[in-house]
Formats: sequence, structure tokens, C-alpha cells
Amino acid sequence: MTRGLFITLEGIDGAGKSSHIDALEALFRERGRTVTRTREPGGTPLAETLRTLVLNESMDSLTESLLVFAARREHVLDVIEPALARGDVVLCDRFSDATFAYQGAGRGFDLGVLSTLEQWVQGGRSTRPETLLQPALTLWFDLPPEIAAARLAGARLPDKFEAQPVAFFQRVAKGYADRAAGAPRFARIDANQPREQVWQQIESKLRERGLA
Ligand SMILES: Nc1ncnc2c1ncn2[C@@H]1O[C@H](COP(=O)(O)OP(=O)(O)O)[C@@H](O)[C@H]1O
Ligand SMILES: Cc1cn([C@H]2C[C@H](O)[C@@H](COP(=O)(O)OP(=O)(O)O)O2)c(=O)[nH]c1=O
Repeated sequence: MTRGLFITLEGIDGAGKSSHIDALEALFRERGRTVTRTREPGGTPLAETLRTLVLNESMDSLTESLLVFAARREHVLDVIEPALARGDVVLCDRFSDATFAYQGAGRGFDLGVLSTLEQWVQGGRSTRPETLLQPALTLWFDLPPEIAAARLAGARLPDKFEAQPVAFFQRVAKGYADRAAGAPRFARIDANQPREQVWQQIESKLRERGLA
């Protein structure tokens, strides 16, 4: 059986990821694909418990990094790898790029330690970089932090991260830009557009890459 397709959605809080994931799922289902839709931190009962802690408790940045990678380990083993082995399209709302952006760039935590954890969690037993589990495509919703903050104001009760000042999200946004630079799996979506145009960009990125 052919291995599935791993797609992640990334961007700062309020960038518009959740607003497009239903349509993305519908698009693949219309093409006859089985879709596993999931999110991080989360995706398994234990990982969802860890998510509640990470999103609600204040903690040291190493603790936070270990918890998101612990949740990811469970998620990769129990959900993502089995779904890819079945041939599913896996649509995941955030993955390890979020850790590099939020814990790395946002909190200032050591990127080398994050890379080591990434290798442990996504690399199986091998230490070769090419064996790292990474998405085939990362839809990166790029939106200026001031605009994301304005969109979120009044839209929902802020969690621990959403309550951070704009300066934090400027660092996170830079973290995403750094991670995207030179990584062809990233497809930048200009999220500072009306919804319809954001969706058109998503469709055209999928077409360009022969994925839909
Ligand atoms: N293109 C858009 N233009 C204006 N508002 C938008 C757009 N896309 C989403 N929104 C609104 O912005 C807020 C954040 O969007 P959401 O999809 O929840 O972001 P995320 O999942 O990335 O945090 C929501 O209130 C949503 O309705
Ligand atoms: C996956 C991940 C998420 N996060 C943060 C980013 C988000 O603020 C939060 C949860 O993401 P998200 O699911 O986008 O939140 P919401 O349900 O409110 O749309 O967790 C990290 O800090 N590190 C990570 O590794």
C-alpha cells in the first residue's frame, strides 16, 4: 500500500488555520481519500491531557518543550504513523514547527536542544536526518501579529499563549519565517486576505505540488 500524505497547518494564533481545515478535509474526501484529522499538542487521550497542562499552566520553557514533545511522541506512534501506513491523508493542526516557533523563537529556548528532542521523537532509532518524520507539506499561514491580535480580540477567551503580548508573536512569526527559509515543504499562504482568497491560495499550492 502507498504511504499516506502528511500535511500540517502552521502559523501564529489567529492566523486562520482552523477556518480552513474543514474545507481542506472535504477537498481530500471528495477525491476519495481517507482523512485523519488531528492536532497538536493532542491527538491521543494522554497527549490531550498534556495539552491541557501546556495551554493552562505557567511553567519553565524546558518543561514546556518536554511536554509538547512527550505529547508528540504518543501522537506520532499511536495516530500519525499508523494513519500514514494505511495510506490516509493526515491533516494536522500544528506539529514540531510550532515548537521551534513558540518554545524556540517565542520563549528563547535552545534550538539545538529542540533539534535533539525532534530527532528522538520523530527519528525512530536512526540518527540520520533523512529518517526524521516531517510533513510532506506545511501550509504556513503568514499574518502580521497586530492583525492576528485584532482578529482574536473578542473572538474567544485567550489561552496562555493567546494572552501573550504582540512582541511574543513577533518573535514566533520570525521563528516560522526562519524555519521556512530553505525548507521546500513550506508553502507560504498570505493570510492577510479575505477568506475566499486565502482558500484559493491553498488550492493553488496543492495543485502546484500535484497533491490535489
Ligand atoms: N481571512 C480572514 N479574514 C478575516 N478574519 C478571519 C479570516 N480568517 C479567519 N478569520 C477570523 O479570525 C479569527 C482567528 O481565525 P482562526 O481560524 O481561529 O485562527 P487560528 O486557528 O489560526 O488560530 C476567527 O475569529 C476567524 O473567524
Ligand atoms: C504544537 C505546539 C503548540 N503550541 C501552542 C501554540 C498555540 O498557542 C497552542 C495551541 O494551538 P492551537 O490548537 O492553534 O490553539 P487553538 O485551539 O486555540 O486554535 O499551543 C506550542 O507552544 N508548542 C507546540 O509545539
